[in-house]
Order: sequence, then C-alpha cells, then structure tokens
Amino acid sequence: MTVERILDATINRCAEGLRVLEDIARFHFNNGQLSSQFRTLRHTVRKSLVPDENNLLPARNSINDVGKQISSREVKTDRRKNLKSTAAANCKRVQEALRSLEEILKNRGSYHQGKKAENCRFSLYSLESELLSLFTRILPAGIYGILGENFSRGRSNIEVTEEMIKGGISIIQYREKREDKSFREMYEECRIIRTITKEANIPFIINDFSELALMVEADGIHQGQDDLPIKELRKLAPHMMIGCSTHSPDQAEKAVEDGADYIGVGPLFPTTTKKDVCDAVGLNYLEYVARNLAIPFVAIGGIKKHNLEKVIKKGATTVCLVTEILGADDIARQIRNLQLTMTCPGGSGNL
Ligand SMILES: Cc1ncc(COP(=O)(O)OP(=O)(O)O)c(N)n1
Ligand SMILES: Cc1ncsc1CCOP(=O)(O)O
Ligand SMILES: [Mg+2]
Repeated sequence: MTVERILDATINRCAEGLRVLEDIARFHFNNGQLSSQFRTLRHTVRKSLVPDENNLLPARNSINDVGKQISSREVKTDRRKNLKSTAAANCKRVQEALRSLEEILKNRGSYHQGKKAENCRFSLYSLESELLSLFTRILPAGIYGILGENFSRGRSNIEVTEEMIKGGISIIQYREKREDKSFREMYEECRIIRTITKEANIPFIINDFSELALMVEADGIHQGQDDLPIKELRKLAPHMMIGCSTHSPDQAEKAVEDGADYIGVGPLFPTTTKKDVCDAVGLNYLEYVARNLAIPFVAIGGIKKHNLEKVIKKGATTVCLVTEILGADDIARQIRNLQLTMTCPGGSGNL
C-alpha cells in the first residue's frame, strides 16, 4: 500500500507541475508547439507510467500526510518572484517527481515503466531549457540603445554602456562599425559589456557578429536582410533573442515565419547613421506592423526628440535613437528626457 501511496502522490505532483508549464507556454508565450509537448508528457505520466492507476486511489491519504503540515509551515519561503521562477520551480518539481517515480517503479519490479519515467525526465530537461529561454527572448518596452564609437564623441562603448544604464535604458546593442578596431578588441570589449549588462539585468544584443555573440554569451543577435538566415542561426542559438531588420510587410512576415523574436521597423525617417541605408519607409509601415503583426518590434531610423511623439502615436512601445543619444552631452539625462516624452506625450519632455 505504501508504494501505491507514493506512486499516487508523485503522479499527481508531476501532472500538476506539467499543467503549470503547459499553461505558461500556451497563455503567456502563445507557443502551441511547446504547450502541446508539455500536454503529451502529462498524458504519458497520467496514462501510461502506471498501468493499474485505478488501484492507486484507495491508497491516497492526504489528510494524514505528514508532509502537508511541513509544507504549510514553509509558506513564507514559497513566494515566487515572477513567472520565470514559477516555471523554473515547476520544472524542478516535475523532474524530482519523475525521478521518484522511476526509482519506485523499478523497485516494484516494473523495470520497463521505470525506464519510461526516466525518458520522460530526459525529455523534460530539453523542454525546460526551451521554455526558460523564452523568458530571455522578450524585447522589452522602452528605449533600445545602440553603441558605436563613430558617433559617441570620443567616449568608449564601455563608458556609454554605463551612462545608458544610469539613464534607464531597456536594452543595449553593440553595433561597432569602426574599421580600425580588431576582432580581438571587439571581443574583449563585448566581454566587459556583457558583465556590466548582466549585473544591471539589461539584455545585451550583438549586431553583425553572431560568433562574438555566442562567445561572450550575449542575450541576442541582430541580423540584417543580407546576413545569415534566421532559421539556420536559430539552430546555433536556440536560447538567444534573434532580431531582424525589416523595411516592408513582406520582410516582416518572412521574419515571423523564420522565427525571429523581434523585428526592427525602419528607417522611419532619413538618416545618415547607416551607410548602406535604404530610403525612409515612413510611418505607414510602422502602423501596418503595429496593427497587423503579433511580433514585438522596435522603431528605428532618424528618430529624434521632436518626432518621437509621432512614432509613439503609431503604436511603437520600443524605440531606438542612435545619434540622438550617442551625440548628447549627458547621455543618461538624454535618455531620461526621451522616456518622459514617451510616457507623457504633449509634455515638455525635459527634466
Ligand atoms: C534595432 C535595429 N534595427 C535595425 C538595425 C539595422 O541592422 P542591419 O540591417 O544589420 O544594419 P547595420 O546596423 O549592421 O548597419 C539594427 N542594427 N538594429
Ligand atoms: C542602424 C539603423 N538601421 C536602420 S536606421 C539605422 C540607424 C539609426 O540611427 P539614427 O537614430 O541616428 O538615425
Ligand atoms: Mg548588421
């Protein structure tokens, strides 16, 4: 009877944890594929790990469960900070339950079923990394900062990173176009920026150099239309945020189909910051993306304090201003002022 009692409790624990994970994948991330993988695993646990499942119910004795009292006393330490920690905790909970099932089933002589529990546990390890990676692949709202020493008036990328963080930047991209900088120098610089951004909990994206992004463990990679195909890049970087520049509805739809996590929408206005830039796409394209596509996007190109309000009004919640920020005397203060314009349109936007 004790064995049946353990099996009953662990199957329930396992299936309940899997239901939490399935719901997060389904409702929070709208990820049909991942949520159906959690559902299949839950059905396997419920239906095929213990063939004589009906015999387990009589063994249930929740009222006299000594563990229940212990866990009710632990309530103060059981507060999860956010959905990510809830997901992580439930993955661990299901893995532990599966391990317990495996041991008990093998101990009971059901070797084949024990092996099945072990396989479920291994499947969960992969699903866990896939689900948790989705939390770091979210484009934040706010100001998207871009680094590049050609525009930062003698200040190093590292100094600018620190100023951007002081100002409350939401995400930082390394876009170094200096021709006199060696690849090795860029690598060393990105390692430092990675450490600073991690400490500040700011996502760090690298433009152009995917190998550098992988080496320094950046959070993401930004790709232009002529760069590596996103579908192939995803195989190398399943856990990373992949952004893609787009200039038309067709390109945006292709980026969605290829699995990009966000798109760049622009250049909205004329700009000289990018050498091989195409003509300004205008606000209509921005409006099209905001109204018709579910993918997160960042508005970019020629955005200044004076036209920021127009961009916000068309539905942008993440905006990138390169020279308007890098060229400012006080970068942190400039970012705060821009944030004010974003949140209080019509105001003076000055601190
Ligand atoms: C947020 C964002 N959007 C667009 C771009 C442009 O990227 P790309 O097309 O790769 O061109 P370069 O920046 O490399 O000149 C971007 N970097 N960031
Ligand atoms: C990198 C990039 N991609 C499209 S426009 C652009 C440059 C935007 O710079 P600025 O904000 O100074 O116009
Ligand atoms: Mg690029």
